[in-house]
Amino acid sequence: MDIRLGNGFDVHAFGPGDHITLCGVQVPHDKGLIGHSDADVGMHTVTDAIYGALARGDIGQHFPPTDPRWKGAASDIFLRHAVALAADMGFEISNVDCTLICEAPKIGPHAAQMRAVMAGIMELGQDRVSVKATTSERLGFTGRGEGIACIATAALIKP
Ligand SMILES: Nc1ccn([C@@H]2O[C@H](COP(=O)(O)O)[C@@H](O)[C@H]2O)c(=O)n1
Ligand SMILES: C[C@@]1(CO)OP(=O)(O)OP(=O)(O)OC[C@H]1O
Repeated sequence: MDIRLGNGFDVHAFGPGDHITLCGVQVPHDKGLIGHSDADVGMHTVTDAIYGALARGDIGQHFPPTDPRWKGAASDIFLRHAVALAADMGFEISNVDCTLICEAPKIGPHAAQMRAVMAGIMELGQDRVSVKATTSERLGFTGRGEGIACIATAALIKP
């Protein structure tokens, strides 16, 4: 059995808006997130963790931020691509775990829906998809409410 681990990290800055999209879920907020795509920092991070496990580059190499095709794109496109690449290479996703880092919005009330959305895209049981959150105790750029950061780990297996 071939077991691979990958990590992901991403940050998006807050800008004007009245909601953000995180892990495929629209969360009401007094700000939006800035990005070339829909700026779904959670889904980007999980996508990068899968690319990392496969040693197949990163999200910007597959979907360049200079390419107008991805302007405003819903980020499930990127995650679906990483999942398909894993399958093409003979890997199954075992589980993913991500942690969103922000003072606000509160992630807890939305975490179950986020897990369900990403589990659906990855065709995994929800017990294999974890979404957690932490503040950074008001320290640093997340602490000042300037943006949201996310870290993720993905485990892939080739039976
Ligand atoms: N944006 C956030 C941040 C935190 N949570 C939840 O609150 C708990 C306590 O956070 P600390 O940073 O003070 O440790 C954390 O474990 C999360 O359950 C959240 O839902 N959304
Ligand atoms: C997702 C892409 C798609 O163009 O755009 P952004 O929304 O800017 O997101 P980021 O995480 O900065 O990285 C890479 C890009 O590939």
